[in-house]
Parts: sequence; structure tokens; C-alpha cells
Amino acid sequence: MTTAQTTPPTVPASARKTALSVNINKVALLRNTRHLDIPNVTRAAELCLEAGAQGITVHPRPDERHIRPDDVYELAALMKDWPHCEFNIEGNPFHNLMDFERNLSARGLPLHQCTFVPDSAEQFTSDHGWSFPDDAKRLKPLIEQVHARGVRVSLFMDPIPEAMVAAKAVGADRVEFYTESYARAWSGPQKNKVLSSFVEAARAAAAINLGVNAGHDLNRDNLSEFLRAVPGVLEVSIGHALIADALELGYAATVKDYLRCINEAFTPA
Ligand SMILES: CC(=O)[C@@H](O)[C@H](O)COP(=O)(O)O
Ligand SMILES: NCC(=O)COP(=O)(O)O
Repeated sequence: MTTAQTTPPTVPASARKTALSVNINKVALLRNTRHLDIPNVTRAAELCLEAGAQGITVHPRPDERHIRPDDVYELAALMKDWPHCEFNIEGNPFHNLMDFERNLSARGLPLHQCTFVPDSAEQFTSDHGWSFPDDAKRLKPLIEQVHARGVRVSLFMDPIPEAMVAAKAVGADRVEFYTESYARAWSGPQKNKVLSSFVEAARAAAAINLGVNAGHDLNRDNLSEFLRAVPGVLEVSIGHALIADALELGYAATVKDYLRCINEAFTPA
């Protein structure tokens, strides 16, 4: 029995409150502009966890523009002190992601979730999900390898209802909805139309017991409305806007305000 296939949750996904996983890529980006280890990435993660974040996410890109290999292993060591919180690593499994997953397992360091993202090595930022059926055959064995080491697999996906069955068929435990289209539409007339695609995709995922995460360009303005509308989101991973907010408010106050936004979505209107 792997972690990925552990006993189903006692609380139905639709009733569970969404977990906040803080992506700390941008702390590393700032750190990398000097040779001083300021700001310290691990300390940033610790402060976010102390403030109530339920997880930490990193996306160690091949060009090491922000998160570097040492950050991954130091953060995993930190997570040993936070057994009820999760460590999520994002990346392209055909680049460097599998090496991190294998090495963490070999070193006995915690890793709870791998999020497969189809980014090219030099991509500016993540901007699309996996394509089915094109990607199915090559993804399936990698998902099996990660499962064999007891780690959950989430596939970064656009909110396409028909694609949920294909994601489940290749063995994914969850999908992570790429939410940039929602963030871009949030202040305009297309918001509800765009939001409905996420609602339909979430319903399609729930119908086949496929978990739903979400992330990219979520912030304190758009988060509550998304979670109130889209059923059963288990985890949001938020980095860019949250770290920008923390430059103004500090990590602790910022994390608590994002948790407030999440709680607001689960509070009857
Ligand atoms: C997969 C995704 O949408 C983001 O988590 C991604 O990690 C952002 O990467 P950058 O922080 O390099 O823009
Ligand atoms: N998977 C999304 C993530 O980890 C952070 O995305 P963003 O908030 O930095 O856009």
C-alpha cells in the first residue's frame, strides 16, 4: 500500500477545507541576486508553516533561476518537523523532477506530492497543462514509479472536463487546475464564463474520484470566489502574489490573510 493509495479520507472532498501550500520560488529568486543567503528560503517556509500554512511547494526549474537543489533537500529536512504538513514538488518529469523525487526517497526525506508540469526548460513561467491522449503513454510509467515510492501524483491541467477521465486513466491521484485564465478574467465580464469551465471540470473529476488542486496567479482578491464556486478543491498552491504580499505585510500576517480568504469561501454567504 503506497501513500498515494492510502485509505480514502473520512471527510468527503467536497466538505474538506482547502489546504494552503505556499510556493516559495520567489523567495529564492530574490535570494539569488546576492551571494548572502538573504532572504533565507528555509526560514521563509518555517514562518509560513508557523502561521498555519498546510504545505510548502517548490518548482526547481532546470535553469535554477530560483529554487536550487540544496533548497529542495533543506526544505524536505524542515518538513520532518512538520509531520502534518505536506511538501509538494512541481516540475517536468522528463527533465529534473524524477531525480529530486528519487533522491528524497533514497535519503529518507519527506515528499508528499509530485506535481507534473509540462514546462520547457527555459519557459518564462508555467502556462499550460498536459495534453491527452498525446502525453498519456509516456506519463503512465513515471506516475507508477512515483507511486511505488509512496508519493501522490498531481497533473497540471487546463480545466477541460473531458480530460479528467484521461488523467485518471494514466494513474493520477489529483489534477492541479491551471488558474491563470480565471485570474486574468476575474475583474472582467468573462469571469463567470471562465469560472464555469473550472466548475464543470471539478465536477467531472469528482465523479471519478480524482482529487482537485488549483494554482497559478491566485491572490487575496480572487481566491475566495474561486473556492466558493469550484467544488472540492483540496489544495491551492500560491506563490507569486503571496510572496509579493509578504514583502509588504510579512510572512505570518500574509499567510493568515490567505487562510482567512480560504475560510471565507467555506463560510455560508
Ligand atoms: C506550476 C505553476 O503554475 C507554478 O507553480 C509555477 O511553479 C510557477 O513557476 P514560477 O514561480 O517559476 O513562475
Ligand atoms: N502551482 C501553482 C503554484 O505553486 C504557485 O503559482 P503562483 O501563485 O506563483 O502563480
